[in-house]
Amino acid sequence: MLPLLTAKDIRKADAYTIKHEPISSIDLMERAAKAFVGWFINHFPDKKQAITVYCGTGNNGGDGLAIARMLNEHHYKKICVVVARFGKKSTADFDGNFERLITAGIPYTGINPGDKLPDDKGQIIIDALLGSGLNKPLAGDYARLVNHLNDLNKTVVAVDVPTGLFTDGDMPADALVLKAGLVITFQQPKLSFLLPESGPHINCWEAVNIGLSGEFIQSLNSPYQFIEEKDIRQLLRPRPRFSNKGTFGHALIIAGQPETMGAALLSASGCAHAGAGLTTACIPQSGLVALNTSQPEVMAIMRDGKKTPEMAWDKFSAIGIGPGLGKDKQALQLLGNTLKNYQKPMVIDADALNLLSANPKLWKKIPAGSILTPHMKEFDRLFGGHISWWSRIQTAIVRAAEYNINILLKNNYTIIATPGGRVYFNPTGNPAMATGGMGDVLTGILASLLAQQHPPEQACIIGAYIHGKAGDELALPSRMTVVMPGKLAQQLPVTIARLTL
Ligand SMILES: NC(=O)C1=CN([C@@H]2O[C@H](COP(=O)(O)OP(=O)(O)OC[C@H]3O[C@@H](n4cnc5c(N)ncnc54)[C@H](O)[C@@H]3O)[C@@H](O)[C@H]2O)[C@@H](O)CC1
Ligand SMILES: [K+]
Repeated sequence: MLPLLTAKDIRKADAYTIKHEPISSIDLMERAAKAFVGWFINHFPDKKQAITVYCGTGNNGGDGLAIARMLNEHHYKKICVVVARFGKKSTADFDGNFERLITAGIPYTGINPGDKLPDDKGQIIIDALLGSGLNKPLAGDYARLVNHLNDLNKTVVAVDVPTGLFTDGDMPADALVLKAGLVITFQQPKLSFLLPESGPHINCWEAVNIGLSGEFIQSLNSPYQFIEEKDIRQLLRPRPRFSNKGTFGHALIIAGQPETMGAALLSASGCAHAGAGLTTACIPQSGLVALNTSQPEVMAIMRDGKKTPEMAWDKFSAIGIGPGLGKDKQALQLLGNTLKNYQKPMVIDADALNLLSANPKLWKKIPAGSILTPHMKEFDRLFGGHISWWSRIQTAIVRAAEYNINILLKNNYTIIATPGGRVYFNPTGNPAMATGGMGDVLTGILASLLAQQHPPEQACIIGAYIHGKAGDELALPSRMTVVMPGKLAQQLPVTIARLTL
């Protein structure tokens, strides 16, 4: 796991590294600039392109000055520096790098408050105006400059953080930010990069290691963690010899209405393909032929649309409930009976979540450790409206602890809040997966992992990861714009095998 730090903790990690490595702060800046330049050269190898580096007078600006000097040393021929001197103060490392810039003979222009903004003939803009030190929304001269640069429509490469983007905390939807084609960020992605509000401002980002103390970062025990492939490789277990279907549990998927049988089929398919020993689907009677035809591996319990069928609840090692279930009286009764009769962690999704938001008395019946898988709208229906994704995360942390549940909030980077206060961000997945039925497959995967005796927190981490990874394997090589959920379910055994090697 990669711990994700807030701006406040990043400052602490910088200070600790400077003191204990030890390294002077200007040398740490040098290291950061070098890491940036390494990436930049790979992406923009044409040394004849004109590049303008816009620098503030803080440490982000200091990075910019060092980057300009290094690019010059790498024989980039047309480097130009613009220093925005909008405040009275500058940092010592900015000043140190400014001297080095002058010594290297690199041309620069200064702009003061109210000055006319200079023309820019460059093809590429490097944004080193403001970084993680941002402490208020852009206004005045900074806003004027950023609007001007956005209007130029050039390729912008941001240093650490795009100017105007907060690294964490609530971000207003209309925040003014210098739009970046690429952000080369230091040490770790910033939390805001993982939230949808940053979508309009960042095309893509890359994190480069600048050697901040790993030991200190771990000791901060950040609640925010970024899942890495190596974590999944550790969690996925090879199937032991002498195993049989009983070894991998029996999952029950309670889903579907006559008109929404597809949701039940996709969920059952996700469950079986993710490795449950046995999968049973509790479906409406009219869906039996469809189930038997498309998935002979899956067993059925039929519902007559009136009352909950008799079930030997104890024989199921996990339950997933909700996809396509409907919100009528029978669906509510079925959810109520399931919660009454089943005490092990279960996966609650889709219509079951909507029923829960309409019937809050059901909350206290949810088994400890259960997994709720809302998308943004379902989340807000459950817990009230939110002004930002950051505030949604804070609510998820509180509610996960309060109800002793895991909340898997679907997002481009799916967010998992656990009862113990952890917040995991899943890195896999892509926009081709934004198709109806994708969430149904995820519910099946999660129920399957629970049935295979993964503890719920682990099931969430593995489930979100392999779901996204299977989608990536299908979509990315041929840049597919859409991945069908049914195809994704079929890809799962391949994805899992690759991660279990
Ligand atoms: N030693 C370190 O601490 C390192 C810092 N690094 C760089 O340092 C950056 C952070 O530097 P700083 O903390 O100096 O901060 P910034 O350079 O991001 O900002 C400079 C100053 O601008 C002011 N400011 C904030 N918001 C403003 C606004 N909306 N309008 C006008 N002024 C505003 C604040 O006083 C802030 O300290 C990182 O993003 C990174 O690029 C890297 O060099 C790595 C090492
Ligand atoms: K910046």
